[in-house]
Amino acid sequence: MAAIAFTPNTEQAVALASTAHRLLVRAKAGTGKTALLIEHARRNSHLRLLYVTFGKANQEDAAARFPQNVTTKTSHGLAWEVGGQFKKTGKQGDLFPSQLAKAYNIPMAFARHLRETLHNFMVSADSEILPAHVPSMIGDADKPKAVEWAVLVWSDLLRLRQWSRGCGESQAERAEFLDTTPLRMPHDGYLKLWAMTNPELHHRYDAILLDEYQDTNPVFAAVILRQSCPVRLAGDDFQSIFGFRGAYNAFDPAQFDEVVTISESHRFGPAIAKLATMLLTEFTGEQQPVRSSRADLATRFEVDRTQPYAIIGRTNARLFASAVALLGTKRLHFVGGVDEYPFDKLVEVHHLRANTGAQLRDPLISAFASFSQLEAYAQDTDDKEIHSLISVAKQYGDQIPSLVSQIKAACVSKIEDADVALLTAHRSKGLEFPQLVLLSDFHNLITDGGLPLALDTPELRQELHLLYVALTRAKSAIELNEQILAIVRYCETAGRVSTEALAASNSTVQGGGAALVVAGEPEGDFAAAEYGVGAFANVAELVGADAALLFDGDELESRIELAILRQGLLTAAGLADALGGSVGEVADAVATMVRCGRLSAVLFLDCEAVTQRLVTNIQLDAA
Ligand SMILES: Nc1ncnc2c1ncn2[C@@H]1O[C@H](COP(=O)(O)OP(=O)(O)OP(=O)(O)O)[C@@H](O)[C@H]1O
Repeated sequence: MAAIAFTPNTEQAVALASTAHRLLVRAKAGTGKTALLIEHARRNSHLRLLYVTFGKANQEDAAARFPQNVTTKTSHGLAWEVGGQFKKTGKQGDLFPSQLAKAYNIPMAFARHLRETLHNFMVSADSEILPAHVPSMIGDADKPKAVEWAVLVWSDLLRLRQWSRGCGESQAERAEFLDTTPLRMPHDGYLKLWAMTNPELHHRYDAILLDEYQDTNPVFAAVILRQSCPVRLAGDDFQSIFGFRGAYNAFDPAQFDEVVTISESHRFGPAIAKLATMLLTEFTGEQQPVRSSRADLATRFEVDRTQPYAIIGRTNARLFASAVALLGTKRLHFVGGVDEYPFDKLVEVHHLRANTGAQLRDPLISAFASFSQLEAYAQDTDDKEIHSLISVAKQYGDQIPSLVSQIKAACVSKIEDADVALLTAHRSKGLEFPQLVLLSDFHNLITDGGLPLALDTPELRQELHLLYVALTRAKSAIELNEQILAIVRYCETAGRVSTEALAASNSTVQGGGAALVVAGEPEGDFAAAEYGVGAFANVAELVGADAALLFDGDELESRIELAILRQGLLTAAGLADALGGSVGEVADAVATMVRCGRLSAVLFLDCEAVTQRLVTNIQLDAA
């Protein structure tokens, strides 16, 4: 990738000039944290630098952008020297409660607590398993017993290494253990083990650059702070989204010699900056606004689908539905690689449900003898991923294996070659896209009663962060989702945002007079009282758009596309029910969309009303 022309602004110049041994750069989205670290590396080309970031996609992106003197890694990549030892014996992978239940013949509920205890230990900076790692669901009196169990499992996990044997264990015993155990060393397990070797990165690198510091867990934070070489950290407290992995910003500003704040985003124009500020102010009381350096950049609230664009969803299930809807019309790219998305698992869930007798390979799914057992497990554990796989399996039924194959076939390996990039909000961190569609499967932060939720749990705060991260990935065009539109509507009625200020922020239309449109497409009836034309007109007003453009010519087609994307509706009757209008009218529109390449015909194979129309047309064409 070509080097970025980088002219630091005043705040960035302060960070670049800092000679602090430990520097913390706190900055909002798009303010140039990564660009700053790249520039620092460029200016110090004589130094061997280590750049650590969160997630493989970010690391790969960085590898192409940083100069030669920089080694780019994720924390798990650094720990792979240990993780690889488990891989060699085929024993590296996810560790599910079902595996613990099977390995130790213990009830699933206890296996779940045991897994959580181990997880809490692995991500902590502690060197032994303690009662504090046991979840609060287990009473204090029982915690020592739970610790004993976790110690036993941890020692068995260590035996999974190629060369490691348990105390007094013979070669034959070890071989039998490896053959029969369902245990796997999870990613956080080998990271922990690596951290326990006290890695001395300062011997290999002259300085360390750590991006996305807000997603660092205590175990890795301790590794970084132990190094004697200079360290530069950059991040955004509001982009902490990996709390479920135990990564709740483990750094304290007091541990740093200098803290620099950067406030101006270069990624997007003032309208997105205002929306991002609104999210943070309303739900966290944050005082510092997100500012944009791009006063000239007017945001388009409509995506031009003839040009490449990205789709960010909260859940894999909705991304699957989106990909299905695009089959036959677009080249797709799943950011991070399609195999990183649980589509093979979905096929296995389908086989289990349909009882096809297919050999199941997934370590979790294959542990269940029947679909009802899997459903009971999802219920017991409240495992959201399994819940969503189950619901997608039910919705798409026998079509699943074929749809997954078609999605894979429609995928291109390079994002540059794709028409549409699909990714989850979690994977979107650190990335940016000229055009972006946000799916409406994020957590609703406005209640049914129209009031904002109190974000009084870490999990709910992470949901806000996810929305903020997703929103701030857009550069010039974005289609907002229902969740953000609901917040805008609330803020406007509560008088929290100044209509004039927001409208003014987007009024600097670029040369050529680009249209400013709030897409604002709701699910269901566009004119339904639930949303109301008035409310949308206000949203449009807020960002200086022309509300009339919301109701343009191909309104029904847009609504159909959206209902397919968001609700997975694949019959004319289902669509007519959700959108209003007759089945015939909707089937006509769908057939037109198929014929002009906007939708794939395979989606509607089960819908007689649509196929009839298509067949009639094919016959007429042939005649
Ligand atoms: N001083 C600058 N002048 C012009 N463009 C800049 C400047 N600093 C950063 N940029 C550009 O702004 C965009 C955002 O930068 P970058 O990705 O480094 O931000 P970030 O703070 O790491 O974002 P996030 O935390 O949201 O992922 C990039 O396209 C980058 O090239």
